[in-house]
Amino acid sequence: MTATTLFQRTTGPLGAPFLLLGGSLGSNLDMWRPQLPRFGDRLRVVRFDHRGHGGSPVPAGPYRIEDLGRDVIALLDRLGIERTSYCGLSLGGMVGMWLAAHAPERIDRLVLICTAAHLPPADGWLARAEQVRAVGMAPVADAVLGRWFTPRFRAALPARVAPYRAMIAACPAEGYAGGCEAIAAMDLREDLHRIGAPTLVIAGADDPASPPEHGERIHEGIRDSRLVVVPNAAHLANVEQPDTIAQLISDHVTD
Ligand SMILES: O=C(O)CC1=CCC(=O)O1
Repeated sequence: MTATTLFQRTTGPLGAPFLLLGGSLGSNLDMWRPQLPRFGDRLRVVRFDHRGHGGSPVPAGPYRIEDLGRDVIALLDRLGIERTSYCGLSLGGMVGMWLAAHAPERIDRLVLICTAAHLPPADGWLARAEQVRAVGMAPVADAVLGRWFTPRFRAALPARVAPYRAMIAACPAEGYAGGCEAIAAMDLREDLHRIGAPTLVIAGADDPASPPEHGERIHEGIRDSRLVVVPNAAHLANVEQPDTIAQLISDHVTD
């Protein structure tokens, strides 16, 4: 299958180590805004939108994790990046595991946040894909927000949450559905032992979408890995705990 030309934004000083950031299902590259000022000038950051998300083209689904991974390899080729560290959250983390297992020469250090190597039941993902194709994104936005943020965060900081609701509602339904189908078909468990990149696995203690047990399984499967469970964080742990997550990423990739 032909790779999709991904939308990206690159920031940070020329010559600093590269870090690619891949986001969650239903997000766009603005989900990483809380991290950018916190990285300071230590990293040259490339944020990208998965196919079907944000500013990237929206090919018809279903997608596979491999398709999303090959899109990222094409992006690296286009930007002239031979080797980079990679950090992905949720769907972005699934792509990161695929990349580190199948294109190890391109990946230096790996950070996997609130993600899973296998996330059944497939039927649930396929039903969600069917639902958004039928009714669009707006009706599912509140349910997604309920997994992205803890009730306490949503109640205390509605102005911080509102842009994320808009982000979900703006995601193309076909792109979201294709992403659901990629997760339904995904099983990266046998890939974990092939990953040699030093890996930091981060789980949100209160993540209902990919609870910490999934992070533990990834940590058990990747030989050179470390697991950190971040308290008071649901699925978008980087938004709810921006300082902690930025520090963990930055320390791991610049160590
Ligand atoms: O269920 C959700 O909306 C959260 C999620 C699971 C995988 C992903 O990328 O986001």
